[in-house]
Amino acid sequence: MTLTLNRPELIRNGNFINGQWQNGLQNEQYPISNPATDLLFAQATNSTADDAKLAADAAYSAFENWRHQPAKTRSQCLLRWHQLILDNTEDLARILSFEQGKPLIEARGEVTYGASYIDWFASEALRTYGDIIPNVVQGKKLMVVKEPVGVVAAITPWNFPLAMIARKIAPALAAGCTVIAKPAEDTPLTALALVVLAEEAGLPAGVLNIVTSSRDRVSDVVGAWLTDSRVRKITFTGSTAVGKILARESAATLKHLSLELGGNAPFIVFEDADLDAAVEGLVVAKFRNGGQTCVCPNRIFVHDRVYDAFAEKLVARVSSLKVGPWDQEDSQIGPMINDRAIDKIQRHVQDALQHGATLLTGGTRIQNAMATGPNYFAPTVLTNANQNMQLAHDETFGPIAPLFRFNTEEEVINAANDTPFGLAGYFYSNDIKRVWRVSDKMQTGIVGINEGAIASETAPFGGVKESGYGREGSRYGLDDYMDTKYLCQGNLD
Ligand SMILES: NC(=O)c1ccc[n+]([C@@H]2O[C@H](COP(=O)([O-])OP(=O)(O)OC[C@H]3O[C@@H](n4cnc5c(N)ncnc54)[C@H](O)[C@@H]3O)[C@@H](O)[C@H]2O)c1
Ligand SMILES: O=C[C@H](O)CS(=O)(=O)O
Repeated sequence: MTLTLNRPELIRNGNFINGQWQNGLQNEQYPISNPATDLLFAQATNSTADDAKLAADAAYSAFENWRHQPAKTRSQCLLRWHQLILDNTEDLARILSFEQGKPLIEARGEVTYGASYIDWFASEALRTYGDIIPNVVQGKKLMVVKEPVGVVAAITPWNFPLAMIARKIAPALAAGCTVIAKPAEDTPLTALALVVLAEEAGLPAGVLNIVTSSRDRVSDVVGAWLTDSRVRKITFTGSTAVGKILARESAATLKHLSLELGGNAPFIVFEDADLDAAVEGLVVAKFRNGGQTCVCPNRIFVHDRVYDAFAEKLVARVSSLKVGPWDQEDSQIGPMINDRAIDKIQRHVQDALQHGATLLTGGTRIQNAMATGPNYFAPTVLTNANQNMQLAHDETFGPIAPLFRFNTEEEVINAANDTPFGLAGYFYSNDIKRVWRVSDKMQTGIVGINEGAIASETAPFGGVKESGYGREGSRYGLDDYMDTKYLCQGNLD
């Protein structure tokens, strides 16, 4: 299993600060391993707080010039970057798959999806309109202008190493902010390759900066930004636990916060649902990225009347999913990101079985001619799931589909909402009155109605409750990176 690229120079192991690729000040590196084999295949810079400060210095110095560029200039930079990403899709997808594990076909899709945010915000950059307020007082003119918040620190997860960072950098640059980014320690190479292309797109020095670090250095690196008053916003995608740390530690300098956090998505199949459509929608939502997705269904509620028929259809479909390495064109589920992740999945399955679940398919790690490493887990369907199980309350983040049984709409809505999280929720029903009732009552930021594929750059992505706040994408996405300034001009008579 080797990583061959048309452009090997896309693989970088330095930081990019103030327009320069550079080693960390301590000149230390940390190893990157391939999830399929657990073998080390690359290194990345192990930065320190001093490296983080250098990046903040560069972004702060570049801000005034970047914010005063014509919006068209910022837009054209983003469009050039977008085109370079599309031109290098295959290399970016191979780097992404090699370090994160997802099948190549999914990685290609992620490149296109991430690039769509850059294209979208290249246009939104031209629409940061203000207002002229009709004056109610003689001799005064009241106006509103939108202004970029300033230096933005972007911290991203490993599960979508390109899309998540593109979804943050694009609106920030479009708004006129400058960016300091830290990708997840497991998957830095994809983000670094993106920055190579941003440099080729002609972004001015200091506008986009990226530093990498191992997990044990993260608090130092991000901590330097949290206490730096020049950093005006933190945009974070990751676990709720870390999101709470960032919210607490950025309070001292009252930074803007966008938090895209964990989920515990319900997926409800009502008795009037199209069962074949519901099975397909569940497979798309649940097993994308091997279930390592913040919006993937974590609890599947099936009405008693259709429970057995749905379970039978689902098992037939799940059993046919191909588990294999990233570079096998017919792989549909790759390895989990690391041993910690697969251990958690194993714990959830064991706990469910101990609390009364029945295993219909999967349930264990697998190793075979296709799945040759230690981090592959069989796509799994469990029935008789109940609220006493860990997987009912914690995000499994793996290819596990536990089926819960219900009888009434009221009962299932209460169960679906019985979680501190509120990112995505899904339901299948052909009863139009029920569609409006359930959409209204579901306590999530995103609702899939007879649909399992909800991602789009044109839609506002984000959660409620402990899944965070702020929205990414859509015409609302720029708001998170802009301040509203009110101008009042008097003595005009
Ligand atoms: N809402 C969304 O859009 C979304 C998208 C993807 C993933 N997620 C969530 O992310 C989680 C999985 O991703 P993960 O394991 O990378 O999450 P994580 O929270 O462990 O890490 C995310 C990022 O935060 C950094 N980090 C870790 N500890 C930190 C600390 N103490 N201070 C500052 N930064 C720190 C990591 O280095 C990484 O870059 C899941 O809960 C998933 O639901 C949410
Ligand atoms: O894991 C979380 C991602 O935001 C999922 S999506 O690709 O945006 O749907």
